Amino acid sequence: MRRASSFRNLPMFSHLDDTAYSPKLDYSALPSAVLSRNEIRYYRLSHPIPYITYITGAPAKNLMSLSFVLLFNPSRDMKSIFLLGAVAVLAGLTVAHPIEKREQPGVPKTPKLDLRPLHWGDVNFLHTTDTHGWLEGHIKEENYNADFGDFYSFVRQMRKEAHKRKKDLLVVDSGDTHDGNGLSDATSIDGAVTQPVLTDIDYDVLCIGKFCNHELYVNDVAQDVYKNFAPKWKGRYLTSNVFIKDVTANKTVPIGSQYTYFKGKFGTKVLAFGFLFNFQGNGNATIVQPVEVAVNQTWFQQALTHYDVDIFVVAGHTPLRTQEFQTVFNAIRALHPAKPIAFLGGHSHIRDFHIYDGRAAGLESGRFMETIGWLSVEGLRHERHLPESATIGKNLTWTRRYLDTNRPTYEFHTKTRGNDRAFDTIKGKKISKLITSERKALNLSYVFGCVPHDYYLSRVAYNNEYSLLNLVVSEIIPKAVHDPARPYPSHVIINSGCQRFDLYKGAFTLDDTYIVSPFKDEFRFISGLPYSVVSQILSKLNAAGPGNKKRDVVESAIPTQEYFRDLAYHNYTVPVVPGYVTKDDFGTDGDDTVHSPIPFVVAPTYIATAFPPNPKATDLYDLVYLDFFEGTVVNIVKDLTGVAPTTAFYRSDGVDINKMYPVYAEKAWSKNC
Ligand SMILES: Nc1ccn([C@@H]2O[C@H](COP(=O)(O)O)[C@@H](O)[C@H]2O)c(=O)n1
Repeated sequence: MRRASSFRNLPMFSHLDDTAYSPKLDYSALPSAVLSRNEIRYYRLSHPIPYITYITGAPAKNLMSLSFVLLFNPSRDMKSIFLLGAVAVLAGLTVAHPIEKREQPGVPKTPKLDLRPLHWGDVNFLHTTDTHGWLEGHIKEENYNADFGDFYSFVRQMRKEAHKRKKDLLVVDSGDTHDGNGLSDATSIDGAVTQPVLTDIDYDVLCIGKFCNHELYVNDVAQDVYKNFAPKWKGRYLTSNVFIKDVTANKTVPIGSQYTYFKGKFGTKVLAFGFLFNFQGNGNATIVQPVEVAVNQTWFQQALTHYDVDIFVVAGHTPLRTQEFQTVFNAIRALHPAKPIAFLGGHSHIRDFHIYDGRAAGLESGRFMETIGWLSVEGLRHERHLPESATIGKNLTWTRRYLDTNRPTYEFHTKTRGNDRAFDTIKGKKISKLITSERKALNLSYVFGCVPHDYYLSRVAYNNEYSLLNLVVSEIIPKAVHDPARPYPSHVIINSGCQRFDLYKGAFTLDDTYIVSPFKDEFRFISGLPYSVVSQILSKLNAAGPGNKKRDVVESAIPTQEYFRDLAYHNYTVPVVPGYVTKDDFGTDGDDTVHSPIPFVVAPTYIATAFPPNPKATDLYDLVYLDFFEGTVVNIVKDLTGVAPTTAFYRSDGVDINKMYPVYAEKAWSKNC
């Protein structure tokens, strides 16, 4: 009795009625679990009935709790039985089924998708590349809004599916994991938050490809990868052609491992390499050995013949249609005319699939955590005991698919559709929570101002009012970078590649500064050059093309995603969201979700602020440019004037290509979004 009366005033009790268990209740009235703790508390108080329904879940479990109370309530008094039962249901099940965490708070809802199951082969690959720090997912876009916690759960569920099917599943990353998002770049050393999260994913193979490219720009970061990141992978972090000067040991060593040999869960014997394209923009503490040199090294030739292999896996921060991958393919084929080879490439930020021959194919999986690549190959299992010579000329069956990174896609392919509880894993949810708290700690949602309308990086021509590059040179640089205290006007040149993403209408956050302009390239200048010289620099830089040493020349020679987008043609029977429209060696059915194409307009490699009207040849200007391509500018000026110019920092206050955005936003954009 005493116990019963002490429960009498429970505030929730008065809301417990039949409707709480009604199957007709509108679950969509519940906020999908993107709530902060305070919001959940508020929701509990203001919407108790649907909340109770939501948390209690299956009525069968409620009945079990009530039976428990009936059995063990010593008083057998009906009122107290009812009270105890109600409290047991609420207390027990609230704890057991808290509101699920899904994606990051506030992401737009993914529209209904019309998907087809994946085709599983004997060996299957899940592939990420060029994630550039987007572990939070695309907070402002509906197609790509899953976060890395969701990806973690997806990988776990796919591994379960592989186990059920008794098929090998390999998870591979092709590098470039920061420079592109606040979560990875707002820390004192790039990747301090995001690199440890990556190690939660049980990748089978990672390569130093383009990820390394970004590491290699800065010696400190390369050292961090060598000392801290590579060792975590216990031999699976592959750097077949990338070395570092180890100062402690006083010798040059591979940053990671040059290859790895292992057996898949269902017996597939794998020999894997990881090649970076012939990158030349690295710092002086690292060495990138040209791929054509690497494949002739004794270790590589010996590895090819030493191991009993079912499939070669060549991960690479290298686009599929490059000379570098062709070189690796030729080197393997010289010794193995028929062994299966899977290439997992990256760097050019496109979705692509390429057939090298009937027994070798490759996949590239986009950029910025927009795409999870799927590659499967069938026909190897029954060949395992055959000599290689018996398989010559027998084509393997490959399939490929480019998955958009959202939960409905993940749930569809793991057969947990609409069932968050079945899909989520404890660790996945922990990662999502960590991402939320790290974003908070870094203050990434801090709003600098309100963007009046969308500005596009490549959807419109450079001179269009909706062009981001136009905004940068006509508005942001003049207002946030130009120094009015200088005796000369400025002519500022930047490489268009330093801008990386569209700028969306609405709140412009600290995170967006890194998303749109992640690099910390600084403004340098040559003081007081005549207009006759300064006016020639932009065209000379553009004539030199993208060969600013930091960008591989090969990239410009291969078809880009945008080229594929232009070619692709779809008849849409349902409304579709704009996005990737991929055409690859298998045709146009690779995109898991059908999108409408996004136009793409090529911008010049270098762009500049305008000169004032009617300039005279003798007018003096400060020639301002980014340190990223200083060497090229200095050479051009030297050619034009016959003198090696003196250069210096233009901004003494640290305003760089990233920080110019907050400065401009504070000046030009309204605070009220
Ligand atoms: N400090 C830097 C580094 C790179 N860029 C630009 O990015 C391009 C490379 O991008 P990836 O995604 O291919 O690594 C490079 O060509 C530059 O355009 C930069 O501006 N500043």
